[in-house]
Amino acid sequence: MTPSDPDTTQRTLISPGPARPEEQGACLIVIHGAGLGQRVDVGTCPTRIGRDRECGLYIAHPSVSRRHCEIWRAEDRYRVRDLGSTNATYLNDRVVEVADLADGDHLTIGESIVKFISGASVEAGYHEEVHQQATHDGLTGFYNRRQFLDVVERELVRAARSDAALAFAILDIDLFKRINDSCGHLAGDSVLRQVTATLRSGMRASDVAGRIGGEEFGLLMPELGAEAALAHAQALRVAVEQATFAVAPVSHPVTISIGLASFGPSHPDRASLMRAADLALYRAKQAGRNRVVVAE
Ligand SMILES: Nc1nc2c(ncn2[C@@H]2O[C@H](COP(=O)(O)OP(=O)(O)OP(=O)(O)O)[C@@H](O)[C@H]2O)c(=O)[nH]1
Repeated sequence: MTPSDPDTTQRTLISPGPARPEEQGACLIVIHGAGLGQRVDVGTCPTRIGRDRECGLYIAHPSVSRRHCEIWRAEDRYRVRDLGSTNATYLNDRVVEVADLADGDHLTIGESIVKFISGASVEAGYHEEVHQQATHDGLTGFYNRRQFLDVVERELVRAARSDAALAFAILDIDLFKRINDSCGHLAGDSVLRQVTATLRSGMRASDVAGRIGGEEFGLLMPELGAEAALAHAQALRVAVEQATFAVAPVSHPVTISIGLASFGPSHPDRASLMRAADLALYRAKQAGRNRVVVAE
């Protein structure tokens, strides 16, 4: 028995648990097969499940039709409708065209199984936590690399379809090794948190950020043309330059370098866009750091 172990078991008052209002909605979670762990919320707007990247729940597997089925909220219940899929939609092992959904139902979509969980379920909170941990970086709260790359891929498809502008940047903390070496790794971690908090407060609601390396971050800027993206990146760089970062026992000046590239004919896919931003970042470092360089 450890010193903190009580001699007797403490009584627990069983309560109904945290109040979860009905309006909290429902979610779908892939619990088996391709797309495992993916989670999406469902609302009155139909959530489509399919192999098309624009589906709300995108499952990249040949057994899943491009537009396989959809789930939506109709007044006080949730419903599923098959969209003429090749392999049919199964609700708890029964083929369905249209059907009501109940908390805990299983939908078989090709070789994947998707669980429907109503917002009132305690299990939804558990899955939310697991999903958060699987998709976000614990230190900074940004998307982790895998999730970020996935979001970038989807946003590129969306931008290409709607012919919208989109910019991509890689941001890297300058001479970060020095901070670690002089102040210790924990202080380095604290700087990482403070820098990302500064970036977050300067980001637009539609910007998407991910931690793609140790002290390197990706930033996707939907709807921003080259000029606006440059101004935005400069503003983020200046915000970090002007912020004060507490790194015991002294406060350290911290700067970032940014490589920026625009989605378009010169950089038509994720790989070329990231390569261009990375090369521009390298040039920013070579040119003396604390600057934004735009890819050719
Ligand atoms: N504290 C801390 N350090 C990290 C983490 N991830 C990576 N690092 C450190 O980040 C440092 C990156 O160093 P370098 O790649 O040499 O780059 P730099 O010192 O920032 O120099 P430039 O990029 O050229 O400006 C290394 O010392 C890594 O150990 C982390 O999660 N926490």
